[in-house]
Amino acid sequence: MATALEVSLEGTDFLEISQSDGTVSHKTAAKLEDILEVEKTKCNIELTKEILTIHGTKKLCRSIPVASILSAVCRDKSNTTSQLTVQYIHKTGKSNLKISSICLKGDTSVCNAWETKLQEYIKLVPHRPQRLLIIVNPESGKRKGLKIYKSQVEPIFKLARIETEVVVTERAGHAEEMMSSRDLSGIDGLVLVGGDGIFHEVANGALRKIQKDSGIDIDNTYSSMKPLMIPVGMIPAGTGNGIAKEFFGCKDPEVAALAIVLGQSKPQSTFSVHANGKLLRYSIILLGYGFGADLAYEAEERRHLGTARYAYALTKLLVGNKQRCMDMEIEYLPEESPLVNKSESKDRLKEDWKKLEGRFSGIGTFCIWNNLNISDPRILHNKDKGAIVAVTKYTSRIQFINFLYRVVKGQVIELIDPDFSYLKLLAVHSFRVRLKSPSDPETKEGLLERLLNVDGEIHHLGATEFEARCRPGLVQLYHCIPSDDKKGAS
Ligand SMILES: Nc1ncnc2c1ncn2[C@@H]1O[C@H](COP(=O)(O)OP(=O)(O)OP(=O)(O)O)[C@@H](O)[C@H]1O
Repeated sequence: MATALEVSLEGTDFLEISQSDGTVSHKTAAKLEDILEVEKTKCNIELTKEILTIHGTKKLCRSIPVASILSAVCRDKSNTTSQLTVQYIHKTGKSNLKISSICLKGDTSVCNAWETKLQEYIKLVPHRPQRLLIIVNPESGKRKGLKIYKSQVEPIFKLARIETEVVVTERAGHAEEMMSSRDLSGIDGLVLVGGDGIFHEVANGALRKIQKDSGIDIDNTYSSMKPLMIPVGMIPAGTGNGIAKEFFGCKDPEVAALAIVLGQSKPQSTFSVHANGKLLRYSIILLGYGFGADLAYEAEERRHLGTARYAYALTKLLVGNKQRCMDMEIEYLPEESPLVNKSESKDRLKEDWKKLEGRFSGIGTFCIWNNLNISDPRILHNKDKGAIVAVTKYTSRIQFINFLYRVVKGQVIELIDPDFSYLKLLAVHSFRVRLKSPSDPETKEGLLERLLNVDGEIHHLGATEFEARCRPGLVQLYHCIPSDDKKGAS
């Protein structure tokens, strides 16, 4: 039976190394120490604000970072003894997060005190969300968004004692409208249950509101824009789920929920897309002009086919039609150029812009990388600060299908491979596209020349030229902790 020791909070010396001058200083930290039973073996248990340590037999010994503890709850309470169950999150394999638990048995008063202290320390973990706004798209993917949230996500947030406000969208555009007026103060993070489309809507609504509130001229490509200050987490319930795959390494809603509880986030490159002197959209996933827009247009025309519409559109474009090419002028500011800011003049920047001219079948950006595994790391120095633009010249259908297949499968694309000589990849901050001889807007060709695929949705440019400017870190997303994390529970 566990001893009914008084909970002892004692001052303990810890070594702390000062970052600035390298000198070693001492700091006193509170440590809770007790003897409790783990699997019928008495163990010495210690708790600091950072770590829960169990000293016992080799099998029972472990250190659990407080940051990874999901919950600490006293159960089976009697007058004398109880069981404190500590559930913690840990990594298994490359990207999976799992819940494990450990039961500590002891005197009821001792267990109660440990529960209180653990909950207190969990609340002190930096970045861990305490209040989340959840937006569910009930229509995404197989229309299981709400069910996924209720059965797989909500229980995890409840265990983590996260306060939630849930909004279920009622129609397309609802999430964007709501975010364009919603005050986000007091909210630690946004959680979206659905696919890439709902993410695109929320980001557009929220980013426009932030710029408006700060008096920023969003239509001016030279304006510095303000970032969304709280992270966004994507619970995969859509069709493609590109964002969830990129940030959690999988499409598992539970893994996504656990990663959100841990609270780690990283910035994501975002483009502001301008046409006709106006901000058209913010693009967070991809942009497609030419082939990419044709694909989205053909798919949209067959929305009733559900997810099969993309396969239909691709087949129609690759088999049925002659590959469409356009005479384009492309100007771009390479990723290694100094970032543009307000104080720089347009003339000074002109020197850094580079130009490409020719007949191209399309131009597209890749901000989300999980589908593109480019072997040459020099292509983009810093994933968080720029994006890749792919320009495609006319090529044979077989070669083009080979390229698309590799992108979809995330296979390596060797730029020196002669098979990809028709493809030019540029790491950019900004780019401009202009059609040299536009077709009559009343013809189908003319219509397609005025369309842009922004994050999978089709948008009318109202022109045959546009500019896209990369905005590093405008949004940040919850993601899984890196796999080499040394602090994981051992
Ligand atoms: N309640 C609703 N009813 C109908 N449409 C909605 C509703 N809420 C959102 N939408 C629209 O559904 C579109 C698609 O949503 P979402 O991206 O979440 O799912 P998906 O298309 O299945 O997934 P993915 O984009 O990952 O392929 C969004 O563009 C959004 O405008």
